[in-house]
Amino acid sequence: MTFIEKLNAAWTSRNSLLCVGLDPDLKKFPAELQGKPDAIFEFCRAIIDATAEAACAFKPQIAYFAALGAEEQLERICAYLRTNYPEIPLVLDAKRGDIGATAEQYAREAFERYDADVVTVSPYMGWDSVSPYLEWKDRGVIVLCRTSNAGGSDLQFLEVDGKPLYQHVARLVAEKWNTNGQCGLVVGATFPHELAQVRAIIGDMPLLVPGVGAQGGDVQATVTSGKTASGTGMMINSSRAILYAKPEAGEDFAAAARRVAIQTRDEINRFR
Ligand SMILES: O=C(O)c1cc(=O)[nH]c(=O)n1[C@@H]1O[C@H](COP(=O)(O)O)[C@@H](O)[C@H]1O
Repeated sequence: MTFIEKLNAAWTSRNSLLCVGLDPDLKKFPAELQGKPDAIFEFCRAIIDATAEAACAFKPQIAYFAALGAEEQLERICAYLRTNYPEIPLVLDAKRGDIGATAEQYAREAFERYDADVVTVSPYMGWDSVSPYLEWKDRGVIVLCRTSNAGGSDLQFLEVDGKPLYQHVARLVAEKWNTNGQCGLVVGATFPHELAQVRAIIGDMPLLVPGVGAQGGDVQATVTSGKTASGTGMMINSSRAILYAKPEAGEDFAAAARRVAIQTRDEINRFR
């Protein structure tokens, strides 16, 4: 099964467009996990088990592991997802971007070492920096297009031939790079107008849409701007708002995360 087939099946069978971001920050961990040698794995496993019912995808962000030399815990988390939730796409958020020979190594890291379904990459170095990932025919690549951060405007809003650069990226990926139907784009929920512009350019290509939750993106505007005719087409990511949800009476951290994940999924579904 290809990445796109798996994602389509997950959207339908799970009735969810919510991607749960795994950005494990030790400083925000609950007291019971502090000081444990495999605290990152234990935290992520508890979050995965608690939120899987509400998720169409999981997205570990590699920096939170690599900064601490905790790649082995990321390997275990990816293996845990593969074994226990094989139907849920695993998005490795690494935002890679380098020349071809180096990109081949990054592709092996994403698809062999971590066995991810799809990896995030930057388009800045062009076609030959992205094509090595596309050799992995059953996997996918999600290309940064209009990112959720304010500073993304520095380059992505530059006018080139009368159109903002992010629209050129959308067109390039949809019309030239997506030869095997393996590509998607990142567009931030904080830019719903641009989300609608991108959707008009790319047809049904999938979007990773971070920026709801902690970054304040509007769920209604996001869904109405970015959905396809079938009411899917997006993995709408939320990380901190779910991972570090404040427990209510009787809840532990995982139960709080589950409650917020279900609320977020349901809010998204209201506007599909
Ligand atoms: O590629 C991404 O996932 C990404 C792209 C983007 O434009 N903005 C963005 O926030 N992200 C990632 O999405 C997650 C957002 O986390 P929260 O703001 O906590 O929901 C982080 O892992 C970011 O690195």
